[in-house]
Amino acid sequence: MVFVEDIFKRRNELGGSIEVVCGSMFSGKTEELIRRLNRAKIARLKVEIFSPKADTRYDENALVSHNATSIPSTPVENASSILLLASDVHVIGIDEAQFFDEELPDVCNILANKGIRVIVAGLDMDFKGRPFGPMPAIMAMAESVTKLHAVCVRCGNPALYSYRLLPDENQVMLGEKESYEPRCRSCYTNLEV
Ligand SMILES: Nc1ncnc2c1ncn2[C@@H]1O[C@H](COP(=O)(O)OP(=O)(O)O)[C@@H](O)[C@H]1O
Ligand SMILES: Cc1cn([C@H]2C[C@H](O)[C@@H](COP(=O)(O)O)O2)c(=O)[nH]c1=O
Ligand SMILES: [Zn+2]
Repeated sequence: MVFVEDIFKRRNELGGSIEVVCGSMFSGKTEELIRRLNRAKIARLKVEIFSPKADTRYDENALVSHNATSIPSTPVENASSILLLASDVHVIGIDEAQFFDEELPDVCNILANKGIRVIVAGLDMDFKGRPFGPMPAIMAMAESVTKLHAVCVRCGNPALYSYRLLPDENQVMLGEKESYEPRCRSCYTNLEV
């Protein structure tokens, strides 16, 4: 006789994958990641969520969206820590992936090859429109890439850029609405503030 419990336990044998959710700031990446992870929990899958320790804007132990939806998460120092901490899981969520080191694509591949569904959310571009951190490499390796858009604060069209309002040239500068605004191509390239 086949027990449902046994089928649930063997679900990693059915194959892993990498899914990417990318886009500008405020495009809904964290909300979408939380939605997918909550659905996995409803399906009684074991879920682990990781975020870079560097990003402690709201809560060190939770992902929190700009709309205040949240889910518990574990902050980690670097990508390889995820391999050490992810044991006996079906699904792994990783937020703010742009801040991780160059090991993250390999880590995602190793996990997916073990049968784990890996869902990665992050900024595809920095404030200058340059590919951000390990995101392009993970997107190249992924089974699925979902690019989300915010609403351009200038004109209301779909926004793909995160325009920085402050004169800081460092690639990494944590911040919210006081420091960044999502803009469409036209409003981003017509740089009058
Ligand atoms: N300009 C904007 N465009 C779209 N959503 C916005 C904007 N400003 C604020 N928001 C809010 O941000 C939420 C998305 O937040 P979040 O999932 O944290 O985005 P991300 O992780 O991509 O930065 C939206 O549901 C909306 O409530
Ligand atoms: C564009 C850009 C953003 N950041 C920072 C700003 C925020 O702290 C995060 C992005 O958070 P979100 O969940 O996507 O809203 O990244 C940065 O450091 N450098 C940049 O160029
Ligand atoms: Zn615009």
